[in-house]
Amino acid sequence: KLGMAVKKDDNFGEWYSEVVVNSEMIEYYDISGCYILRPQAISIWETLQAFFDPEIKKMGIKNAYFPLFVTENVLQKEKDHIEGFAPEVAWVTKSGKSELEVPIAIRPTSETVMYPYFAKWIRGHRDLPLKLNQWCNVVRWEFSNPTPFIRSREFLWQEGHTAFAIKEEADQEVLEILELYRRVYEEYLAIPVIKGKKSELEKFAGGLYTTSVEAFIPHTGRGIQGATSHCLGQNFAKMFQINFEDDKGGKGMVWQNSWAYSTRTIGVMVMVHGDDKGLVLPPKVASAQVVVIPVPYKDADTTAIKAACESTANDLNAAGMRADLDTRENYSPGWKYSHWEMKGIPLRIEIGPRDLEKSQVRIVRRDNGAKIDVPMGELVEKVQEILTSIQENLFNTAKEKRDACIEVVHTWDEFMTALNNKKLILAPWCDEEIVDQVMSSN
Ligand SMILES: O=C1CCCN[C@@H]1CCCn1cnc2cc(F)c(F)cc2c1=O
Ligand SMILES: [Mg+2]
Repeated sequence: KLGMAVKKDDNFGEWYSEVVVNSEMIEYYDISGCYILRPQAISIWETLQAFFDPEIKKMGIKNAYFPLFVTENVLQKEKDHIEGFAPEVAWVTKSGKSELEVPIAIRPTSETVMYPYFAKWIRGHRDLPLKLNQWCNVVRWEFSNPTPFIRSREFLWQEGHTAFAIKEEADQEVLEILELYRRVYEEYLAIPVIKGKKSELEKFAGGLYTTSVEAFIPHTGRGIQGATSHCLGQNFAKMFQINFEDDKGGKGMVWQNSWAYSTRTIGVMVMVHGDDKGLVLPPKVASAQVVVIPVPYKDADTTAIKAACESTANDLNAAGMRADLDTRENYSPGWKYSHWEMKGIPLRIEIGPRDLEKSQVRIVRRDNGAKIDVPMGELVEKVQEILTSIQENLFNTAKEKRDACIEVVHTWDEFMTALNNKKLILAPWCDEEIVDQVMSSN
């Protein structure tokens, strides 16, 4: 099947579902809200991990792995704010034919799994700071419209959980992690994000304050949380008795942070950069950055063309780029152009008889469709330049589109008009409770 049935401007939801499937990133599964992540999706996830994991290790954070399961009574320890989440918790109640005495929850997040052991491991100030992270899946039995990558019942994420002796150290780490999340989006996924602190009502109820990086989808006019970094204060230390003997022999409670980004990052990338030909991959996260395609003619020297294609791909791979070769006989060049455009490959190289004569190649950019003829001798540095230019162009284009949606408002009417016009709104923030007009008038 070639080409997209739905246009991005006509039906965004259907367009999105089609792109993630046609680009071979997602396969739908027979349980609602669950999706198969195919190699192109996992390749992006691994590229982001290959950036983020070493960065947190430089900050002294170590990876651990905690169990998937948590008992009911431990999960209930967060009772004050968990009741809002209770419907999302998935439970194991049977093994084989026999009921379990006590139902066991599948982790929706790992505070209650980890923090009893933080309490056990942290005794004195020399045990601090304790900084752990885990790369894992979590399950939240979401009910509102499931969307691949964006809202699924199981997803992959990293969750960092850290404990400090003093608040200042926690505050500093919250922002260091938030900057890493900005880099994941802006330097790898070519997506502009806005850093900020959530309001008291928006923040994670179990924490002290929440920061996040927010992306914006111009087509829907909606913001979307890209990643989040919370300071938990001493709330969980109180709940789980995570105390330590400070260097003056007194007892203190630890200050904690928790922070996460998930496979939602990939969905935001599809939404921001995708077009009516399908996926558009930023070169930095594309498993294949280039695809080389022979353009044979009936009487041309197909062997020579194929050889030129192979050596072109080899030269690019030898120079550290990721080049694929599509020499399949049973597909036409035209079919291949559409296929690789659908898969979002940033750059395609066509080599036909005319190119061979002139010992040049034809380069076609996925982001803006530009066609560039390049002498074979200059190929490697030219392709590197163009890939860099595609990465920058995707970011700059997304930033211009987002900034064009920003509207400054000063009244509620202006606010509602802007919201209905798919704007990203910059408004004064008084942060006062709105007392219900009816209540206050009678
Ligand atoms: O957002 C993060 C970063 C990584 C560690 N966790 C924090 C807070 C997660 C907030 N949250 C989010 N969703 C939840 C869903 C549930 F079913 C549930 F039982 C609990 C939660 C829940 O606590
Ligand atoms: Mg939720």
